[in-house]
Amino acid sequence: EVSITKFPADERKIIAKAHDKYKKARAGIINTRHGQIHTPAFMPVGTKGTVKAMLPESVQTTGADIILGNTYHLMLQPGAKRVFKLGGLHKFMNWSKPLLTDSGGFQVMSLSKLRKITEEGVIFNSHIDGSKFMLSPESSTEIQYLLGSTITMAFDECTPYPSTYEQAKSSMELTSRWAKRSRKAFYSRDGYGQFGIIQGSIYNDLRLKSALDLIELDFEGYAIGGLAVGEGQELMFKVLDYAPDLLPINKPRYLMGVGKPADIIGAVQRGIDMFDCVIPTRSGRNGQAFTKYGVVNIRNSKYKEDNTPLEEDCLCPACKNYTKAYLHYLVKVKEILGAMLMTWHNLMYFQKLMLRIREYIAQGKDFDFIS
Ligand SMILES: CNc1nc2cc3nc(NC)[nH]c3cc2c(=O)[nH]1
Ligand SMILES: [Zn+2]
Repeated sequence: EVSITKFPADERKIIAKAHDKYKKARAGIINTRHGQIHTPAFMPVGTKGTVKAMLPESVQTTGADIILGNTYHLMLQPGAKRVFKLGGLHKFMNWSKPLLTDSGGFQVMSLSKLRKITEEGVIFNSHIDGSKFMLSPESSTEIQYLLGSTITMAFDECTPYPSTYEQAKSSMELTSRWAKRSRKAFYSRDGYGQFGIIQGSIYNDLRLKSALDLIELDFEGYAIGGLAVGEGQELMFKVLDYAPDLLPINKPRYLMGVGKPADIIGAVQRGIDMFDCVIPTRSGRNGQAFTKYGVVNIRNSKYKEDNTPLEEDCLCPACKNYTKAYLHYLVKVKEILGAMLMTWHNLMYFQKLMLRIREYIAQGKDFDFIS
């Protein structure tokens, strides 16, 4: 068990009874001010203060212990100060469990128009109305404080893929300078934590330097950034074959933006504890359901008279009360209930996957099952 507090090193009781082939897989519990996080954990993405098409209490029934909020979107609308005045993001969105907020950098680069990266931070124009904003280690950390985030992410630069060694080196060094400023700006409170994000692209010496720079700052946890950016699973696993081992064994390790079930299984086997990905929610809204039989594209006409559930033993509302024919119809006619039921099922599927992984690790069993 690790607590997101200033935990002394001796609190390292990670349940690591993993199968010897997966000696790096570990199951544990992160204790926070807003409750426990059972790891390996999957965090549904709640970009704009809502997990799209889901009520927070429905997200809770899927078994999620923690959800992710995006700083970039929330700072533009409704604004961090307004959320703070209204009691913080937990109250605003009626989610009382842990919240992890990202630090905004990644989304600025992918969403905003016109942006300028300086040593100070990133200056950008809102993709909504073009107004000018600046995100820096200090402002990002303050915004996340105003949102009331349980786990705050350091402000980093996600090194694009591919990058030359020189490009990756200077980008990683910027991230290290920004991590130091982020750590200094963090208001440390018991039960809250801040995670550093290591970069270094696919270069192991840069990954090591990034880890050493960030370990010095004694973060409560560490994320591996700069992956799931187009490098492909093989190259991602090649980095994950060594990068998690550079990080403190008694602190949570979070792989940002990952991923499909097979990616999650492979990353857990390499020592990763936390994940976030839009796949279950976004693909659910697009009519893709994850099932033990593989991905079902419910819009396919072969389902239009299929009177069976997505999964006969799934306890989600979509499977308990409806058929593939009904889901096919709802998604075809773009009924809101279609997005709701498909999302609910996918989130339940991902949480069931994590539960099975945690159980297999705790029993020291092999969990190479194809999800
Ligand atoms: C907030 N900082 C930050 N976010 C990220 C989000 C990501 N999401 C993906 N794939 C969907 N890769 C990512 C990398 C980073 C990264 O390196 N840094
Ligand atoms: Zn289901």
